Amino acid sequence: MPKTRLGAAGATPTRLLATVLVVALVVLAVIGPWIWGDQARVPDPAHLAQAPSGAHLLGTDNLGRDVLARVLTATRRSLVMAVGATALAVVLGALVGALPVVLGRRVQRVLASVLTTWMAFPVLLVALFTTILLGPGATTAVIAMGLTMTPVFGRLMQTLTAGIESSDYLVAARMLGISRRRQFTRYVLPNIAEPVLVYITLNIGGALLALSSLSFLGLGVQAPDFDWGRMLGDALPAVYTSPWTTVAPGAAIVVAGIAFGLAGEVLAGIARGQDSPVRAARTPAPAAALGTPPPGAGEHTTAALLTVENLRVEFPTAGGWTTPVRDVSLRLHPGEIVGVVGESGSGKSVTAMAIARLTSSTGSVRSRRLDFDGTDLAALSDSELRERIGRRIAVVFQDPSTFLNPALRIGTQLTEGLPDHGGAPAGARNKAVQLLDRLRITRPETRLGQYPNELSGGMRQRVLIAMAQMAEADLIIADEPTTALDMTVQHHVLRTLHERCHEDGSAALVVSHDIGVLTSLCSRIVVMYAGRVVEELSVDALLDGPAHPYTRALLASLPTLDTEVEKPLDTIPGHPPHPDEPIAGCAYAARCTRAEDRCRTDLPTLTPGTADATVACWFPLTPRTVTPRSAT
Ligand SMILES: Nc1ncnc2c1ncn2[C@@H]1O[C@H](COP(=O)(O)OP(=O)(O)OP(=O)(O)O)[C@@H](O)[C@H]1O
Repeated sequence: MPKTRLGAAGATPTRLLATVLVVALVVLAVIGPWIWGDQARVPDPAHLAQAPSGAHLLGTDNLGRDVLARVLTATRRSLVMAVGATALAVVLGALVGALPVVLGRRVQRVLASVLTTWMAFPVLLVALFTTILLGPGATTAVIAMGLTMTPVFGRLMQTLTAGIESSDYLVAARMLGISRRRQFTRYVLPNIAEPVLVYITLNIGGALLALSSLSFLGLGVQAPDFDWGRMLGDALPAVYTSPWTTVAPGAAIVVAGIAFGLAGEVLAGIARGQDSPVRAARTPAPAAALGTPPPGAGEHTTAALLTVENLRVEFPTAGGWTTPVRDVSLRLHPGEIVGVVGESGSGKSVTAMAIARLTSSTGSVRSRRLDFDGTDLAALSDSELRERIGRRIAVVFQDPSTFLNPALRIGTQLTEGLPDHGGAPAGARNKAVQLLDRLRITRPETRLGQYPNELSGGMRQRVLIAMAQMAEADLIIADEPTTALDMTVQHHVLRTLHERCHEDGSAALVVSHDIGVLTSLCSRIVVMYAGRVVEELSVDALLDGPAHPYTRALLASLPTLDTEVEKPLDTIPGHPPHPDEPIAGCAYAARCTRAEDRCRTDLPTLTPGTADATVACWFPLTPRTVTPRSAT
């Protein structure tokens, strides 16, 4: 496990006390019956109901048995029952609360209703009903308590898993075709373990108290067996004549309750601060017009690996729907690297994630066509996507920290989901080491044994790139893959990606706000503004001078070798419009120096410009030589 808050906390008096008490109880539970078992069980007619003395520190009961020996001996049964009931509740709670996250929305809805109904039953009623059904006894009491506590654990785990359901690492695990069992055991459970552990500890104390109550009422442990509750119940008739027989088991229950309560509080205090964002439920998307097919649609259809036509993405907002991506069309052929560029908020990431079918569940994605190697991605269910496309599309996310599973070592994550993977075979590990080395990660062997939190942001980003390459995907979708890297490392990473596509014929769609990075890596560039493609052109055409004033302004804002260091760089005045802003004509018109009346009223559509460019502009520029900064 990575170093967690639980493991990182220092010692405090409360923590020390909780530890001492819990350890003492556990030790007593282990050794108690061995040492004092006989003394606790065998009646001694010669010493009936004796008051505390040197021979019997807490006196004897009405059968002459040493009360202290009985209390110490009963520690094991009392604790085992409390732990057993809690364990049962945790297992059942995980099945109804946490497992559904890997089973799909329908199962989640059904089990959420089961949990809600379960919670509606009064605790005592469940316990009594179970006892009546199964008859009194220790096992019955444990089952009754386990069932009673289950919905509480279930609800907790449901809330916690809701927070990781949309996590990039779980989404990516699904994409990689990792089995549901592995998703559950390696991605879900380790990431909810910490708060659940805190809750378990707190609840053991509560379970102990409740089980003692059942035994006290005669519904739990039956004579001649005994736990603290049973001892209390047996001693009750003699409470006035032999009060010491009730004090000792009562005190034991209180001390054990305090010990686990304290331990839980200490753990909770250490873990406090962890949040568990709850994900909003999917809402139906409105119908949306998809626009007209892009220019050139229908050409190269057989050769293209990816064909996107008229992609439109919408998200619900408080006031209706926002549409950050409209009418986006693009095409990628095997071995080709296409860059998507635009200012922040232009819809690049939303486009990339929609193509990878990774849009958040609230979003609505529509397209005239979303075709990957002859398969209509939009028509596939999640399980079909996993089975049929699975590892053929790899995604490198913008934020590496959310993509990597914090509970798994880097080596495991790099080799996870590889075909026939059974715990990182040597070949896969060697390949992982080579890739990390190639991506300039120092001590790659050591890195495989580390957790994501032990790596720098730039290293994590390169691990993601290595993961995409390990998968040997046909299409790599990379969202700002080099933002966290310095120029030298960026150069190597881009070159590795370039070589990979060149050697293996895989295609890559690379999102970046840095047009300089893209010109050094890609053969074609798609320029986005306010959710639409405003120009698509080859890098050669870009270097000859783009036709759209926005693309030209992006280029002008880059420093070149001729840039005078004293002079501030050109910037584009104004801001891009918000996706919800109603715009009649060209969205860039408000910032464009060439805009005329028509630009403000009529929306320009993409039309072929030069041989290898299409542009959406009423007054396109003519080519001229432009020298952008090169990243290589
Ligand atoms: N889940 C969502 N719900 C609502 N709006 C969203 C959602 N995801 C993205 N958006 C909006 O979509 C727009 C485009 O976002 P996107 O992340 O694609 O921009 P970007 O071009 O990749 O920007 P950057 O370079 O800053 O990453 C933004 O206005 C953003 O607020």
